[in-house]
Amino acid sequence: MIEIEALTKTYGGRPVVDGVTARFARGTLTAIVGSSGSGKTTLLRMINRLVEPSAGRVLIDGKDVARIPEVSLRQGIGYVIQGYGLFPHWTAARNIGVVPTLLGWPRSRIKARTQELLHMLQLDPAEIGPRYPHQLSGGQAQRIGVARALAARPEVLLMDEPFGALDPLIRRQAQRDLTRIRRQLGTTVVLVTHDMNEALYLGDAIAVMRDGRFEQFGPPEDIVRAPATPFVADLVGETGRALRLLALKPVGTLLRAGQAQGDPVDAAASLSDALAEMIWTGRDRLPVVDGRGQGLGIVTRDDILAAGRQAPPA
Ligand SMILES: Nc1ncnc2c1ncn2[C@@H]1O[C@H](COP(=O)(O)OP(=O)(O)OP(=O)(O)O)[C@@H](O)[C@H]1O
Repeated sequence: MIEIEALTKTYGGRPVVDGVTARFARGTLTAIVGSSGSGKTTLLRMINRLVEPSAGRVLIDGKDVARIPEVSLRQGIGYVIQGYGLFPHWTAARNIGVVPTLLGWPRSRIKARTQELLHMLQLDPAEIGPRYPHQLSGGQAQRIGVARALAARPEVLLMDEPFGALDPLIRRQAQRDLTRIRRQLGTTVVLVTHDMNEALYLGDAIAVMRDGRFEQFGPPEDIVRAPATPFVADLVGETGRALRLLALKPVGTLLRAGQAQGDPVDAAASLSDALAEMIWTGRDRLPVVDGRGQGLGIVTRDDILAAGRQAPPA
């Protein structure tokens, strides 16, 4: 767990992070979203001490990061930035191994870990490992950046606009990869983005930051259903709130007993996807299956519409 206590950073007498207190639960992804200059990057960098706080502190699993030696901090916290910050004269494999090398791991262990990470990120070690950054596509370079951050098996991963430079299709794929890897590894992630859609898609919790403070901090559903201030409402968007809410909830939450015709929908799919399928195929109920294709019941259009109506009108 990451605990932030009255965390403050002042530049030239002006607070850019202003007394923020919050807890990010272990194994969750917290998305910090807000406009440019609101203090997101500064807050993130105080977690790994790239920026020293002017006041307040950060605890990771109860330990004050100000007292954690730099080597342990590097091992315990991965960091991914927009543009990936790969060393241009090093191969992808050597870039991935940089922290283990600093930590003095034996060569054979670094090589094995590099291969494992390349496989996990669906890159061929023989093909991609020896390439230099300029020989990689944007999506590949982004994955190498993530592999490098994960190399020393950190408990915490900090990501600053990690998908900012990717085109929309690759970006969605990278977001899916992150969700998959996170489930696999149980890493606690804090991700900075200016894109509310990305925050809603990825976050277990969302912190909306403005002028150095958290204007609202809570689960995505609360942010969409009950924006605390006009600023949050503005970020969420005036229109389409019901559909956003449906995009956050899986089909499994509205499961009923019964029979339905036609192609089934996965219980993990979103209610908005199920509704789209109903509209497209002209059905008012769909069979629901689990990840292995076992029938679980049905989901009905009326139930989905009722769930969407829980969003207050914009
Ligand atoms: N080293 C520094 N010295 C002086 N001012 C700084 C420094 N670093 C950041 N700032 C200022 O602090 C404010 C917050 O910056 P920060 O980078 O944390 O915002 P951000 O929300 O991440 O913005 P963006 O989305 O544009 O990256 C800005 O006004 C910025 O100019």
